[in-house]
Amino acid sequence: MHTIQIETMALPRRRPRKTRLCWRLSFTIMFLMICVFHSVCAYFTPFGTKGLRHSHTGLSASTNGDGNSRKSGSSDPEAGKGDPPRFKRLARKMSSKSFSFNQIPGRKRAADSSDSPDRSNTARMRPSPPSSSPSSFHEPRGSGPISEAVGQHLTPEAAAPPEIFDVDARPNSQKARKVASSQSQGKGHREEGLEEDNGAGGWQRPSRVQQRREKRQQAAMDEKMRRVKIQRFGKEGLLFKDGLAGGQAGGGRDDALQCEHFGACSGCFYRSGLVETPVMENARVFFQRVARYDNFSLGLATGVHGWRTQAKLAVAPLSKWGGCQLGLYEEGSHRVLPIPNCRVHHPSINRAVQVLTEATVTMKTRAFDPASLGGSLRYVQVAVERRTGRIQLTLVWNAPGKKEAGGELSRLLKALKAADASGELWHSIWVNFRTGPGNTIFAREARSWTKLFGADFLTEKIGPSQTLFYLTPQLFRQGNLDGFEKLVTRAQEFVPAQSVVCELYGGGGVIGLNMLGKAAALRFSDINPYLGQCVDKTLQALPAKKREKVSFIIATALEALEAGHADGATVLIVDPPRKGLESEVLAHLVDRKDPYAGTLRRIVYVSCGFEALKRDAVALMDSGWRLVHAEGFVLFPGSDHLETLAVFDRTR
Ligand SMILES: C[S@@+](CC[C@H](N)C(=O)[O-])C[C@H]1O[C@@H](n2cnc3c(N)ncnc32)[C@H](O)[C@@H]1O
Repeated sequence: MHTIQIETMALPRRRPRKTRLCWRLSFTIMFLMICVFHSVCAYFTPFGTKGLRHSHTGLSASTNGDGNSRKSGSSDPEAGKGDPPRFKRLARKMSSKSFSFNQIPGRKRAADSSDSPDRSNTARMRPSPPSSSPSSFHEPRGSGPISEAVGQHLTPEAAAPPEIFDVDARPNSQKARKVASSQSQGKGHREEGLEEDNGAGGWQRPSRVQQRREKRQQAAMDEKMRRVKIQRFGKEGLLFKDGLAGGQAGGGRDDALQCEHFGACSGCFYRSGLVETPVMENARVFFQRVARYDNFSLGLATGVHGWRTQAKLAVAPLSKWGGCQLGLYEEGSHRVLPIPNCRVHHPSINRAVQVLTEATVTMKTRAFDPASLGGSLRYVQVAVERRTGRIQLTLVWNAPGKKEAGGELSRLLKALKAADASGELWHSIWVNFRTGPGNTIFAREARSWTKLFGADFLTEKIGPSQTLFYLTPQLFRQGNLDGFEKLVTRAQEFVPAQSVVCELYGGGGVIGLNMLGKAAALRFSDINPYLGQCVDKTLQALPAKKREKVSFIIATALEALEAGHADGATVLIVDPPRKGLESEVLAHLVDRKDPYAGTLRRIVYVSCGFEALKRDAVALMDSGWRLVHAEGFVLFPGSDHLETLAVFDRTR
């Protein structure tokens, strides 16, 4: 009876068999369509999360990586190059349901979102954030892969920083290392926290067929990215490219600046007529009419492209979820304009900036915010070692010290190292801890400098004598070293043989030490306290015969003068900062009977600030010094800047 009743009651609710089949069929078709749509989107999104993971730097965006690439591991040859296996495995582990990660309060959501392959796909499929976000983060002109990736594909959940990614900060880091090493021997995958990857509760080694398929998919993806990059940036990647607007306007002339950033970037003002800028015209008029020197000439010291071997760059947020963009302030504003294809930069600088930018995106490094004084990365200094093309990188970090900088800094460092597995890019990486408001780039205290990795000194052979100089990032370094060498070579001609030379504002001795072939003795000085160890190394590398001629002190120019450094000297070399000679120093020089500067017969004045040179030259010429040589060196083509060599002889 019961059975009959139930059947009778159920019968009216049951739909006809045909309808049920229809429903099932429609559901299956819909499901298949969704799957196809997902894979098509994932495939045709070149700079999506997968794109970032497998960009040529080999960085891995662990929180957003999809299941396939996790399983395939080293299927991407480039990524394999960039990511040391342990780094990659730990990245995966941190993005998985690892014990420590989920126990961090407030991080569960982020952990969850990266746990599930479905979710990471959802992240990729989400619409772009509201248009206010990218514009307020100032989308770069000719925006590259990174801006697109951040602007369109990362969601707040997906981009939330995995706070304890820092391996060394992890309580179970030793265990992680053990697991990593056992995995490298082909065992212990299960311990790695990859269980959730197959969605079935237990990790299984992918079959060979599967592995091969994933490898093929990855290769296809890489090839697609390569083609898109070439299409956008030319074969040289983000570096030099031809046929730009700048080049057309410059009429293809060798002495015309051909840079796509020209106009927006505040770095260069002149595209052509690079030796006819207002300061240069001013110099011509001054030397001819005021100084009565008819032989003044000026010219480009080097070619107009690729000469800059040191750059300091500003940092701005790329998105509110982390990542930084590096560049110069846009013309007339304080907005940072990325200049990835800057033509005056040495190619290594552009490469380093690209790698660093990508690393900040991957590791969600926050840019410093001057309004709230929050964030981390404030400025960046990039110096090239010309011989090797490697970079001495300095990160100016908004924290009192390494401890306070915490995991965010070590994560970035790891990513930078991972991106340069071959060791061809980084010479060394330094950090300068600088807190508080203000535009000063570096904190000066000794404790604010830390070398994170690499060699202590960058070495450069500079000048006609090819003296080997040892340089650390705290030192002043000429932006255009090739051009400056020309100036030094010329200056050497004005040092008479066997003269006793005093050099003030001498830096590491770039000018003075190049005079040792002619000079009987050299005393040089500079205010920078960091010079001690560099000058020591430089002097040690000199032949003993030359080394014996040299003495160096750390002192202001005035202190050095008053300590008797110019006593008995006949030649004085000065290369002051832009503001020129201090009035007290000048006062010693203009006094014929000065006890400290009375023996001087010649001043070799190297100037990087023409207005100050005019002032000092007038004061010197008014007091018995005669201008015997003046020559302009355009060291920064495109800017209204002149480096001048002026030689004065005492007449009375
Ligand atoms: C334009 S750089 C020239 C450095 C050097 N000639 C070179 O090419 O490397 C000016 C130098 O003056 C130093 N300086 C600045 N103010 C100074 C002062 N009051 N007394 C002595 N040196 C000073 C700086 O440390 C810097 O090294």
